[in-house]
Amino acid sequence: MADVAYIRSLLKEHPDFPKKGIVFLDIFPLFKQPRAVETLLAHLVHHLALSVDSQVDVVVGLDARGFLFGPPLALRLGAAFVPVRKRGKLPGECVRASYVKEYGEDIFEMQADAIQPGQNVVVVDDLIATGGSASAAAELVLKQGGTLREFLFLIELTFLGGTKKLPAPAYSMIKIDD
Ligand SMILES: O=P(O)(O)OC[C@H]1O[C@H](OP(=O)(O)OP(=O)(O)O)[C@H](O)[C@@H]1O
Ligand SMILES: Nc1ncnc2[nH]cnc12
Repeated sequence: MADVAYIRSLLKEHPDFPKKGIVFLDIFPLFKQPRAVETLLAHLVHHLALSVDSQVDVVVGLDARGFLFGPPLALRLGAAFVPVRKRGKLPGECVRASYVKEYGEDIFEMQADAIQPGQNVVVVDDLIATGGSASAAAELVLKQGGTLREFLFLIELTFLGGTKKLPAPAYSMIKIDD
């Protein structure tokens, strides 16, 4: 598809960042081109219209790059946006989950009243690698009684098998196979 090829052409690879052996895919070049951001948001909204048959109530975005896509996507869907943040950044009572990702480990938190039981939730992030981050976010949504409808990623590193760990269907606009 032309829009997928266009977005893919803007990604930049950085070998050995942030650690030796990791090939880091930088999404920030996309944001220099408003047309690229518009294209990917339209793509995700179109996909959701086909894949989720009910109103999305909440878009959950993961700290930090998921915050670039989550709020504009939520706005287009008429949904709430809820952040998952790395530990110690959110005030008030929080639920938390620890996780391991491609180049480290951390703890995710979500405010304890962020999601109401039964709400339809979509989780969005820029990239899925091992799936550790997205699985931890899922744990937080489920702890609050949310119904996980789908995970959305701009990029999936398929060779790391991250989507197999997830408790709901996943859609990735761009799949990187090696
Ligand atoms: O599938 P995984 O192996 O868990 O890796 C994917 C996660 O890693 C990156 O975030 P990072 O923690 O580097 O944070 P950032 O968005 O603050 O740069 C990326 O944005 C995903 O959230
Ligand atoms: N290879 C990678 N590039 C960019 N972000 C990442 N997050 C986890 N792995 C990544």
